[in-house]
Amino acid sequence: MQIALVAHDAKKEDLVNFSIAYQALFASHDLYATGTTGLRIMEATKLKIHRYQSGPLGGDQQIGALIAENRLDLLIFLRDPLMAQPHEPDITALLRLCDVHNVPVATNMASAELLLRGIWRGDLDWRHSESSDE
Ligand SMILES: O=C(CO)COP(=O)(O)O
Repeated sequence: MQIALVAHDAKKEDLVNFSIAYQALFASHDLYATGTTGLRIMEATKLKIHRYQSGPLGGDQQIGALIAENRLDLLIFLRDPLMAQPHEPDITALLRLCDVHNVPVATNMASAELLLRGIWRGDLDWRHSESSDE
């Protein structure tokens, strides 16, 4: 599976801890992240992550491009629900693309955990059977 990890500053520690907890599972998938999120996770784990630009510099749009090209199976995007972001339009666009292309997306830890358990159980294998004809 191709999995993208993104977190706003207030949620980065949560995502780092989450990545530590699920490192064994993440290790068998292809990981992508926005710049600072990816750096923080790589510093705290042994995971290899393809890092894009930082979110405010276009990273959300780069992850969105993966979705538009059917190259992403899951997005974990821990947003800060209490702080406005300068690149809010990019964030909205990224989440919109998940809906356009039916890509599972988690915006909080509880749903991220459910989706990851789903991957572990094979619940998201349907994505691979669908991806071949796009
Ligand atoms: O801003 C972000 C997502 O909207 C995340 O970007 P960074 O991972 O570079 O902090």
